[in-house]
Amino acid sequence: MPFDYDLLVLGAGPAGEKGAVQAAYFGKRVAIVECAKEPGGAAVHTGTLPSKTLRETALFLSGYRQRDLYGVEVNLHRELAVPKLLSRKDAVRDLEVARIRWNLERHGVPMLKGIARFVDPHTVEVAQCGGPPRRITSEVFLVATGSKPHQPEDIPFDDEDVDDSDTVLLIDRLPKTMTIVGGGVIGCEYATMFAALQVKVTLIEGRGRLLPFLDLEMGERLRGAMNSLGVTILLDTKTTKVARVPGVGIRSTLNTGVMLDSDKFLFAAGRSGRTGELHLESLGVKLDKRGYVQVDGDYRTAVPHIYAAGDVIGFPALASTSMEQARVAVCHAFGFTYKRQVSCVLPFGIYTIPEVSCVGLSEEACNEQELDYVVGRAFYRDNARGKIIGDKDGVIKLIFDRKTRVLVGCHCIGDRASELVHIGQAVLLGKGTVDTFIEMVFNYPTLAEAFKYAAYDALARFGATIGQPKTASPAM
Ligand SMILES: Cc1cc2nc3c(=O)[nH]c(=O)nc-3n(C[C@H](O)[C@H](O)[C@H](O)COP(=O)(O)OP(=O)(O)OC[C@H]3O[C@@H](n4cnc5c(N)ncnc54)[C@H](O)[C@@H]3O)c2cc1C
Ligand SMILES: NC(=O)c1ccc[n+]([C@@H]2O[C@H](COP(=O)([O-])OP(=O)(O)OC[C@H]3O[C@@H](n4cnc5c(N)ncnc54)[C@H](O)[C@@H]3O)[C@@H](O)[C@H]2O)c1
Repeated sequence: MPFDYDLLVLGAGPAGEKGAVQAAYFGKRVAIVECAKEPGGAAVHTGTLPSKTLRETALFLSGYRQRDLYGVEVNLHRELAVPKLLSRKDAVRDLEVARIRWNLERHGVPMLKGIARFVDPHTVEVAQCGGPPRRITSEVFLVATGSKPHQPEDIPFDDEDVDDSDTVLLIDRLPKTMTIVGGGVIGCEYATMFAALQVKVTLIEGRGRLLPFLDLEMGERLRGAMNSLGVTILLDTKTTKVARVPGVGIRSTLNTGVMLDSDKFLFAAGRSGRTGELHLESLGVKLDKRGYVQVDGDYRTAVPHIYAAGDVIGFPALASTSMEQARVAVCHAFGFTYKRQVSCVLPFGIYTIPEVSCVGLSEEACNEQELDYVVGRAFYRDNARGKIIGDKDGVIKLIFDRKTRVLVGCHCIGDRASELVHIGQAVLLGKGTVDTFIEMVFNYPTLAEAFKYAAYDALARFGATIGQPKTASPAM
C-alpha cells in the first residue's frame, strides 16, 4: 500500500523546518507534525532568538555600550525595563514564525498540529487537541523533536521564583538578586544579560572552569569581563539544598556550607532529549540515558528509514548545526548528492557580554595533538573601529601551524565576535595561511582589520621569515 508521504518530519524547530523543505524542494511529498501552537521550536520561542533579543535590549536599556564613550550613566528604569524586554522579544518571535510558515507554505509542506507518537515503524499517530487521533504513514521519518531543560527532582520548580531556561523568559519584574546554577552557555549568557540590567548575579558551576571547550586564555578573559560586570562566580561549587525561606527569598545551601539568598533562582545545568512521547524504543531505536537518540554518521537510527537530527541527538545542540544535520539526513535518505556531510569546521558563538566566538583548535588542543604552533593577537583598543565604538577589551587571536603556516584556530572576544569569527572560518576551510591575512586588504576602519594585525603579530613570532625586523612587530 502506498504511504501517505515520502517524508514525515516530527517537530517544526530549525531541524524539522530545514529537513522538510529540503526534501520538498527536490519534489518529495512531505508533511511536518508540531505539537506547539506555532512552529519555530526552542530557537524561536524559548532559546536562541528570545535570549539574543533580550541581550540586545539589555545592552540598549542599560546603556552598556555608551557608558565609557560619553561618560553618561544611564539610569535603568526597572519597572519599564521588563515590558520593553518582553515586547521586543515577542515582536522578533512573531516575525520569525511568519517566515517559517511562509517557507513551509511555498514548499507545499502542510503542518499537522498535535503530539506525534509511533504506533508501528511506518505509522505515526497524531493526538490532536479536541479531535480524534489521526494516523499517518510515511516511507521515511525525520525525528526533530529537540530537547527540554533538565529538571532534577530536588529543585522546587513549582515555586514562581525558581526557573529553568524556558520559564526565565516569562519574568514580570527585574529581581534585585539572582542565583544561577550552571556555568555552561545558557548560565553564562543569562548571567551577563541580567548583570547588565543591574541584577546582582551569583553563578554557581560544579566544575573548575566555565565553558571548558573555549581556549583557556579566552575563557579567562571572559571570566575577567564577567567579574567586571559584577557577576560573582563560584567554581567547584554545587547546591545541596534549594528552598524558599519566607520573607527572605530562595535560599541555596552550597556544598561549601555557604547559604545564598536571592529573589530569583535559575537552574541552567543541561538539557535532555525530548523523546518520552515518541515510543521510539519499542521500534528498536536506541536512546541514551538522557533520552538522546543514537544515530550513525548519516543521522540514521538503528531503524534504517528513521532518521534523527538536531537537539534530539545531543551535542553540539545548536540551531546552526541542527539545521545542517537535518539537510544532510534528508539528502542521505533520498540519495540527493549535493550535500553529504556536516562541515567538520564548526563555529561556536557565545552571546555573553562581551561576545565570545571560536572555530578550530584552541592552544590546549594544539598541545594535546603535539602540534608546534604560533599565536598572533590583535586588540580592539589598537584598532580604529575599536576606538570609535569604545571596546577596549576585544581581542582576535589566531593560531597557526608553525611548519605549514596554515591557520588552525581562530578565537574572538568582544563586540561582533560571533560575526568576525567567520573570517577565520573561511580561511580555515580554504586552508589559508598567515600570508592570506597579510595579503588581504580590509575595509578601514573595521574590526575585521584586526585579523591582519593578529597575523602580523604571529609573523613576528615565526622567526626570520621576512627579513630582520627593526621593530617588535612588522605591522607598520
Ligand atoms: C536559552 C537558549 C539559548 C540558545 N542560544 C543559541 C544560540 O545562540 N545559537 C545556537 O545556534 N543555538 C542556541 N540554542 C540552541 C538552539 O535553540 C537549539 O539547538 C535548536 O532550537 C534545536 O533545534 P531542533 O529543531 O533540533 O529542536 P527544537 O528547536 O527544540 O524544536 C523541536 C520541536 O519539536 C516539537 N515537538 C517535540 N515533541 C513533539 C512531538 N512528540 N510531536 C510533535 N512535535 C513535537 C517541539 O514543540 C518543537 O517545536 C539555545 C538554546 C537555549 C535553550
Ligand atoms: N550561544 C549558543 O550557542 C547557545 C546558547 C545557549 C544554549 N546553547 C545550547 O544549549 C545547550 C544547553 O546549555 P546549558 O548551558 O544548559 O548546558 P551545558 O551542558 O552547556 O552546561 C551546563 C553546565 O552546568 C554545570 N552543572 C551541571 N550540574 C550542575 C550542578 N548541579 N551544580 C552546578 N553546576 C552544574 C556543568 O558542569 C556545565 O558546565 C548547550 O548544549 C548549548 O549548545 C547554545
